[in-house]
Amino acid sequence: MNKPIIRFDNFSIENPDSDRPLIAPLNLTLPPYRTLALVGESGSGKTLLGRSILGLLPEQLNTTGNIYFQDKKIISVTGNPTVDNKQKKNEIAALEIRGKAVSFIMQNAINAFDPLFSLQDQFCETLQKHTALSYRQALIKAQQSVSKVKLSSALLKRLPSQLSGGQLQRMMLALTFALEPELVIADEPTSALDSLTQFELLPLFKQMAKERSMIFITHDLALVQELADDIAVLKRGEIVEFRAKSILFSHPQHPYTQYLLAMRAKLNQPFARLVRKKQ
Ligand SMILES: Nc1ncnc2c1ncn2[C@@H]1O[C@H](COP(=O)(O)OP(=O)(O)OP(=O)(O)O)[C@@H](O)[C@H]1O
Repeated sequence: MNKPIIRFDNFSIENPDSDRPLIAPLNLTLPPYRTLALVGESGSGKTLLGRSILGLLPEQLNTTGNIYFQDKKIISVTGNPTVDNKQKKNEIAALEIRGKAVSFIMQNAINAFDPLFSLQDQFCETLQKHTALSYRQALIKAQQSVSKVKLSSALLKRLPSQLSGGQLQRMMLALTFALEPELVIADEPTSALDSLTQFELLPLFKQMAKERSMIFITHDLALVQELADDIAVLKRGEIVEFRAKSILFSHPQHPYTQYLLAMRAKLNQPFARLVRKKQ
């Protein structure tokens, strides 16, 4: 049987300055090759949860419990200073999986690239860091993946600031396709883009979701409808409902899920109409 891609084992996140945990102790197992949509109101903890898998949490926050990637422990923090070395080892484990095994697509792709170097240099450097490819082989792979996202490979010669937000997000997708990670964590990757660009990127996200495991953080239930296999609903740091999409949409159990569905359905009507019209 396939190993779970991610397993949270009694994992929680706390801010020492606050008496309420930012993520309450969480036990959740994610099977591979599925897309999990993480939804919930602003501040419910979606980004923290996504970043915790990558070892990218702000330093001032404390965690307890464990996170496993394919049964390999990547986070284990007990808050006990005597386990500092163990903690360091696990941070290294998180670093090792970041990039190659797990890729992160953030909201503003401009923040993912170094403004001083051409996209070509950044693609090749990243690919060479995570694979055994030569510069030339990395360049060919970069060009192939850029054409896969329907951009001209001539754009690779440019600096990030010389591309539009939509083009840069395509570049981010191209880099992710080229790295062939096992898990993609996408944190509101389309919310900074206009509806038409969002719509144009949808097939690429669908293709990515089909090929690998994905955690998709979003407020947009129309996107969830298109992409997700499963949905976890977060409220104030707690998962109040976790179900297959078809069941959650047709029979939401928790009052908060019912509220979210009712409200978001209204807000997402324009995008949903655009998707229907094109199909
Ligand atoms: N560095 C930090 N220090 C203290 N609290 C933080 C820090 N980063 C995030 N938080 C708090 O953690 C909670 C969850 O934040 P998070 O960014 O995960 O929310 P979110 O669900 O992704 O929200 P949004 O949808 O608005 O992006 C919020 O209450 C936020 O204020």
